[in-house]
Amino acid sequence: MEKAVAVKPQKNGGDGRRQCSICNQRRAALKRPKTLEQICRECFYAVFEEEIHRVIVDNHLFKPGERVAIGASGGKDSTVLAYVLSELNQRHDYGLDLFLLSVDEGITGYRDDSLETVKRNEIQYGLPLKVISYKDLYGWTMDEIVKMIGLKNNCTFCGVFRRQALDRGAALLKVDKLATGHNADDIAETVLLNILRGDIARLSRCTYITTGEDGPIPRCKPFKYTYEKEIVIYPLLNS
Ligand SMILES: Nc1ncnc2c1ncn2[C@@H]1O[C@H](COP(=O)(O)OP(=O)(O)OP(=O)(O)O)[C@@H](O)[C@H]1O
Repeated sequence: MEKAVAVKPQKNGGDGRRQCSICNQRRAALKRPKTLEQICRECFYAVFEEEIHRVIVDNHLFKPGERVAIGASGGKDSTVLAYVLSELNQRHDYGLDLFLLSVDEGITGYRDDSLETVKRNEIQYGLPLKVISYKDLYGWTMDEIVKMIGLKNNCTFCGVFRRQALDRGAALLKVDKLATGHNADDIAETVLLNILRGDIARLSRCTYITTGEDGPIPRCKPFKYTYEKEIVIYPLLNS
């Protein structure tokens, strides 16, 4: 009688790459930073988008029929947020009216470049864009302010102005909510900063997914649980 030979299941197809641990059909394309699973491109997109959908649903971030502005800086986080929100809005029928809202601080060589990205996103994603500038709101660009006060504390001024500008822009768009691209890494950074500063009040507030609910326009962070590395990978895997 012939002896039975146990066939060990193959972890890879001979090219050194493992099978995707989710679908077990395709080759893994990456080791997912959040879970360290080896997964394929298609499963990465599916889990990345599904997790954000779950965050939106479980935290009741939006209500059907709401007008939502996406704070669009032209950077990676808000660009991916604009794309994913518009996809999920269609796929899951959230019934949201989405807008892009950009603040032009008037910083030559920085914001003017990223505003070009936002203008491209307006066309690509079919989302109406509103640009609101420091010059129009306050009569000064950030470049002019820096010429007057120098570089010391200019980031603090700029942060306060931007916050207010986003509120003014959101009011002009008559939106119910403002969504920003703050991600899990940003929140971890803010937690550490507030610990070092001993700012207990901010420390308790800074992890909320929605803030300003008592004010005119609440803000929310759909990427609160999304790792920055995965936001970077998301558009790269597509290219
Ligand atoms: N000029 C701006 N106009 C509109 N929204 C902005 C602007 N700057 C920042 N935001 C909003 O605030 C979020 C956090 O901004 P931050 O300056 O920390 O940039 P970031 O973490 O690099 O994000 P991004 O990659 O989107 O620029 C952004 O994702 C965006 O939603």
